[in-house]
Amino acid sequence: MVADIIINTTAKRLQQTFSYIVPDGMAVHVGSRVQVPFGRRQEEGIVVAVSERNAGEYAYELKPISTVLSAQAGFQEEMIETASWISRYYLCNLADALRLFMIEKKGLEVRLYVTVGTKAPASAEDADVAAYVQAKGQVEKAALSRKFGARRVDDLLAAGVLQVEKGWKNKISDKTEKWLSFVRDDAEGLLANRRRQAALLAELKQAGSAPVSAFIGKGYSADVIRRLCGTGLAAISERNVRTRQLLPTLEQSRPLTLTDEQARAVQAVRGDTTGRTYVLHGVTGSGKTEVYMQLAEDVLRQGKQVIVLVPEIALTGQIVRQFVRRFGNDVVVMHSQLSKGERKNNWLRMLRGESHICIGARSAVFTAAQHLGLVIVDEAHDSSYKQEESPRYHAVAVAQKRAAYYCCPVILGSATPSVSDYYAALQGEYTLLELKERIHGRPLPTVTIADMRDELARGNYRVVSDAMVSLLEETLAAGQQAIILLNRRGFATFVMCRKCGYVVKCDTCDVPMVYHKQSDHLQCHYCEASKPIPTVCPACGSKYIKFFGTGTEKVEEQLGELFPSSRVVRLDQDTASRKYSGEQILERFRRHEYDILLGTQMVAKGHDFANVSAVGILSADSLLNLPAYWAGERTFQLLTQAAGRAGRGDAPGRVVMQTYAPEHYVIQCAQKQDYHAFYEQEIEFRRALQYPPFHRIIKIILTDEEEQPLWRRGNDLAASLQSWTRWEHSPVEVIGPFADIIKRIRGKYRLVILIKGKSLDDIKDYMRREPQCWASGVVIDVDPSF
Ligand SMILES: Nc1ncnc2c1ncn2[C@@H]1O[C@H](COP(=O)(O)OP(=O)(O)OP(=O)(O)O)[C@@H](O)[C@H]1O
Ligand SMILES: [Zn+2]
Ligand SMILES: [Zn+2]
Repeated sequence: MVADIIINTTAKRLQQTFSYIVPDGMAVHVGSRVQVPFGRRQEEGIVVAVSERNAGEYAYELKPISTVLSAQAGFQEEMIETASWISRYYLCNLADALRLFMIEKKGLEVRLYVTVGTKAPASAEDADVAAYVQAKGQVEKAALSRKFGARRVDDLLAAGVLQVEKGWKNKISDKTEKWLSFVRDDAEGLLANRRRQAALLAELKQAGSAPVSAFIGKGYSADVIRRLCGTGLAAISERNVRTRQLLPTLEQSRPLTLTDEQARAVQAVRGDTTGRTYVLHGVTGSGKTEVYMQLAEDVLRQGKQVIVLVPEIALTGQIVRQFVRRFGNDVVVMHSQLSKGERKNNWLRMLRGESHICIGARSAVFTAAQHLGLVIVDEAHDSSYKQEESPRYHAVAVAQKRAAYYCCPVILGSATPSVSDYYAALQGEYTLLELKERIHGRPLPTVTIADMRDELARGNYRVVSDAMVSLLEETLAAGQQAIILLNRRGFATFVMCRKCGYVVKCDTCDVPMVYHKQSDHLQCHYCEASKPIPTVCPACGSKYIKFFGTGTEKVEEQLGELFPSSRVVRLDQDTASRKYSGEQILERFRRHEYDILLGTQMVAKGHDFANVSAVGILSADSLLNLPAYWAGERTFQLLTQAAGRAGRGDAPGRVVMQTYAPEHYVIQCAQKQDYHAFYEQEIEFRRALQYPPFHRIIKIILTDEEEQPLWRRGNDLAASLQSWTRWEHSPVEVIGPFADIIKRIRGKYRLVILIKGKSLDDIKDYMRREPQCWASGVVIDVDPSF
């Protein structure tokens, strides 16, 4: 037998498959992780194909696989297929794509091993070390240095008393543990005078089998256990390590009686075996979670598994709690706070089918489920589903690929579906399901627009409009809570000299630095570098340094002045990482320890606080003015999501939206929370300008510390792509290179080349072969979220 393997490395030149002989009796299958000789080294490989071919059929001599590193690797054919698709579609290495599925990315590590050398030790102490090594045969150099001191070991190596050799350590060997099992009763009276062994056998009979460690823990000695096994009444075997349930037990919830709309949605998806994608468009508070859970329940009954994806910041939110309450031990939650062991534990539970629902942020799409029956993507429009480092995959696209293999449905739930998803649904490519009503017929909040130009004309220079002040006054007086959204953290968003116009920028990024009052420093929001505030202008020496713009810190201060008796809490990247975690802040707000929750978009998404009746949006157009085709879509989503936090309990919700562009269709549609009206306008704009979903985009980013060579590289690459399109008469457009919106980040200049077209498959094939695309300092982003 011959196995084709991919070397598990990021080295770009090793991306093809290599063939190896499978030695007789070695259990190797597709997905096994193996150790193979490679040149003069050993490397880790992943088996991607096994065939009955003979080594003799090859034109060159094949080497045999050295060992199997892990048989539990959990790779299935489907995963290899999905990974190859990822590497083709997103133009990344196959090994990188395969690694997405791995819980332990690197299986083989180079270690240094020490053995005794040819020279005799010179002192008694040296002889001790040599004897120690001799007794063990070989010792890892790091371990020996810990025991005897690095200096000693190095000296002995230099003297030839010891010698060192490179070796390879398996990091992913399948961990096993010893189990004790009951075999038969003591009918012959073998244990007549052996009380401890008899007691152990009695206990073992009850349990059937249990880890040896459990009995040691109960006070049975290793000797007693060994003797009992010697009688043949019990036996020891090696088993794979057990997994644990890591979740707290919460009070169990029962399925609710569905509303007609919910029931229709469930009915439409139930029993789908075509691998279709459904867009579940449900207004905020319409009960999408209950639809997800009842569909999941069906799938569990068939013994299949479910992936539930949630945006990164919703991981601690209630959707996760609701699933845990409904399905208990059948759920594993993958979040970033888990230790490596805990991640492995949860991964194994899904692999072995001990749990059936895997909830997590985007990377949970790579769970080792074996029998996928459903994929749910909550808030499917959220930008966190796109990975912003290589491999730059979109979790929804990956979910669809996996679901297609298992012929199971994918549900994209959202109150504001992405324009592309909604378009696909209207085209019949996906199926559209709508929940138009809030649960219990609760009304959507009423939204008032505050035109900030009028405020200024009236002499209100505060960040907060009069309309918002009244709304907050009434809300607080009624004992209710409010959420206020401002998409910028810090105090002042830039610092400028009033005399010459100099703006303080980050030394290594081409962006203004933001003033943070609490730390009394300027901070760069791209690289987190900080600087003291200049007392005189670095450019002209004047003293007229002024702070401009508004961040969350400043609003916190103004709210404190306006409502001195109210309790305000701020949630943004600064506070979420300090004092309490973001989760704690939200939990305390839920318990009404605060009246006003103020923050960046972290406050806008997914929360279900019954006592929140007011929402204030301070700068509805902050995203709208970005020079990007998605600016309108992101703004509409954020505004609708934020507004949707109001009035989820008994009190009706009210929202004030502050803007300088009240006539803009995005603001108008967000005011009415009219997704359809927004979609109609947005899709026409996309069609007219040939943006997604009509055209696809690949963004190539080139970076370099020096500007001149960067432009040269950019021009060369663009020319190469352009000559391909001319040669092929391809309608694909190559635009650029041009300087990125932010010219420089972390000391590196940035150029962008855009590729636009209806189908980009052919140009991708070309890019795969074009070495300039694979040079260092080149990033390829397919379907960029910008
Ligand atoms: N059939 C039902 N009967 C009674 N209550 C329900 C029903 N379905 C959902 N609910 C309740 O309605 C509330 C809103 O539901 P949920 O949070 O799922 O809304 P959503 O559609 O996800 O909203 P958002 O998009 O704003 O997150 C929840 O408190 C939920 O328990
Ligand atoms: Zn100046
Ligand atoms: Zn910076």
